[in-house]
Amino acid sequence: MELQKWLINGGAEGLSWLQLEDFPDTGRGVKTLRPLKSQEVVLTIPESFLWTADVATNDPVIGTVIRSVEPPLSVDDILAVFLLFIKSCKTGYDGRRAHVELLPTSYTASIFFSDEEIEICSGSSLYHLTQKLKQQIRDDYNQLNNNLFSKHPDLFPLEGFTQDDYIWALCTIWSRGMDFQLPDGQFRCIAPFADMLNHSLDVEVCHTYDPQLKRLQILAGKNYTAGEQVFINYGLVPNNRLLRLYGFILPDNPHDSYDLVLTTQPQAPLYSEKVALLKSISLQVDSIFPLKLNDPLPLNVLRYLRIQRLELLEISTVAVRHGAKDRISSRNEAEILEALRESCENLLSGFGISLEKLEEKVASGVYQRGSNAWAAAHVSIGEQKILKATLQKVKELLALVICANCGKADENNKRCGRCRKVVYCGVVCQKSHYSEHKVLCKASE
Ligand SMILES: C[S@@+](CC[C@H](N)C(=O)[O-])C[C@H]1O[C@@H](n2cnc3c(N)ncnc32)[C@H](O)[C@@H]1O
Repeated sequence: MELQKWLINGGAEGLSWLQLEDFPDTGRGVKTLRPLKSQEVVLTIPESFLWTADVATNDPVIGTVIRSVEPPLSVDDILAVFLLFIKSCKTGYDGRRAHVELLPTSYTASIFFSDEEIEICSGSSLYHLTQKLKQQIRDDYNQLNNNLFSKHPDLFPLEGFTQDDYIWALCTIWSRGMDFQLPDGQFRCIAPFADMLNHSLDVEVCHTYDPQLKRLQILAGKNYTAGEQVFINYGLVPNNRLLRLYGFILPDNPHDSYDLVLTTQPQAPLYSEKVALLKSISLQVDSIFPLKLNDPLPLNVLRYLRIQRLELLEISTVAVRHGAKDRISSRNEAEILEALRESCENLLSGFGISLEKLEEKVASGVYQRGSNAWAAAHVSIGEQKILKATLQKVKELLALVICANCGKADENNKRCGRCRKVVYCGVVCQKSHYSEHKVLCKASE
């Protein structure tokens, strides 16, 4: 095949024992023709073959105009322009054109879902981000068209550089791009042939880029027998991100998360003191906290909120000085937990289809396995499960702060001596609450 020939002639290694093949669940992937030992080098792609922003901006035909665009193009836009340019070429760039010819012609990222399909996950972060992304893409395309395509129709003729073409290029980059953290910053590339490897959590992360040796390598992420599909690990990606960028999900994805966004308005009382306190514990005023099933309420969420809700008299307390790792006051703690409870309840009630209904539909096969609807359902299920776990945790903590009978948050509230799961402000409240509490209290014995 053209692509393989081009790579081998230029010094790529591994292509004699790797072969493209269609697999049932993952679609096209790479199979090994010989056994591979974990950590051995499977594939080496020299740097000159990679699609990078540098290669695009130094291209003899379009490099100058790409560099001249004001404001400068993002890395993704540079790569998108480069991909579309090579796709539009009828001659030259033989190897890159052979690669483009092997790329998928369509994608299943969530921006392509029909209204009916995306509605299945309404209320989820994926739903909101997908709508936002569609608008962002329209804006970015218009800007690119005004600042580049329409100014150089000889290089970027409209047929080949439409909004649909731009979306195709972006999806190619999102689903095939590899990112590496290098000493001088983030490096993003698409590596021909290495981009044919599918994702599995059963292998270790095994793709590396060496800027000194100028090569990208794939190591075996486990032992393989001849004939097996070779995988790489795209990282700890939750389903909402997998579906938005790659167009697939993993059922029971252990890296599922719900991104809780916390911000504090500059008009808030004691704003600058609070920003400084947040900074002292390495938190930003605009922060995103991934909530996970195995950690539905990370300590940093509580620390952020404790600081956000501080009152003047609390600002120099010992607990604040210790980075708000512990409760600052009963008032503060009750306030943040009540706010969290309300947020979780609001978020959960915003989902169009409840967790229970979706689980029932998935179990009874209403959504065909692998379909967009099935994938959307899994994202919603994952996020709702996490938010429910967060809500449960918040309720448990709140029960240790406010009197189970009258709701008072008081420093002197005492735990129920038997179950230690609720607190009371005094004997009167404890007695009058006993008939309601006794079932829970006895159950925890
Ligand atoms: C880097 S490409 C891998 C090669 C791709 N299958 C192809 O035919 O070009 C990433 C894309 O492969 C598919 N893919 C990768 N891993 C997958 C998996 N575990 N399950 C389902 N699809 C997967 C998704 O469509 C994803 O966007």
